[in-house]
Amino acid sequence: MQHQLTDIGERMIVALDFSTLDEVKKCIEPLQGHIRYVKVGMELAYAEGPAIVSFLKEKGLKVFLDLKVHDIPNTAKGAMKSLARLGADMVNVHAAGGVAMMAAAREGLEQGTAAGAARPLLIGVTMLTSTGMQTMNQELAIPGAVEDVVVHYALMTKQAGLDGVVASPLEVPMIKKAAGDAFVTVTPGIRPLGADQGDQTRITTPEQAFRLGSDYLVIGRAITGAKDPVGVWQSIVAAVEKDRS
Ligand SMILES: O=c1ccn([C@@H]2O[C@H](COP(=O)(O)O)[C@@H](O)[C@H]2O)c(=O)[nH]1
Repeated sequence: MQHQLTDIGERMIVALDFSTLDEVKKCIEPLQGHIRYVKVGMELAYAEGPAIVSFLKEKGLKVFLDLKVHDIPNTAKGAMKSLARLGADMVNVHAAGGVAMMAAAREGLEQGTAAGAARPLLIGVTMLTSTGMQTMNQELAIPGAVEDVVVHYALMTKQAGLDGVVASPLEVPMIKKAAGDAFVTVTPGIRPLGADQGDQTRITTPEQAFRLGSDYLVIGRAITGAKDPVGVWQSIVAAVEKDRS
């Protein structure tokens, strides 16, 4: 998927990691007119329930509902059938649940999507961007290089009929080479120059992420935790445009 400069706004997903609707309103109000796509994670979804998706959709925003379903195939299928009714544009599962689980999730999503409505994109999470090689090798007991495991998970995800994966931008070139350019890559672990790395391990700047071929960037605290979120948003867009010119 070749991104156009005009698409930058729709390709940068702002992670709304808050626990109340008031915090969400306070965050998005000044960003309205700039941002086009937001992410609702577990913190917000568990606190505010499904109504948060319709609230954001009514504001004209696209919604990635990041609940990372990971269970036995039958349960994952049922979860996706229910999630399909909420109106999100993108949902996800953990690829570590395996091909059968991911295929069942896709079936559930298709069954739950209303006739005539677009099915949300279904994305598999590969290795969390907070996980480094040492953690993966020693704690998770998965040998090898992170990139190789991510590509393996991406191929499993493709085999199950999903639309793409969550990974670090660092792995995008290898994923695209193995799974094809149309296979969607959604990449957290984004840190503008000088931003605090926090708990993320496999990071790049927004410019690097686009240069590496990421289709969607997920950016949370660098924007939502800033004193001037609109200023940070505008400086990211400017840096990406400069890098592409
Ligand atoms: O591998 C993953 C999967 C999901 N995330 C989510 O993305 C955002 C990143 O937020 P930052 O504040 O920009 O670090 C967050 O909601 C995570 O749950 C991820 O980081 N890595």
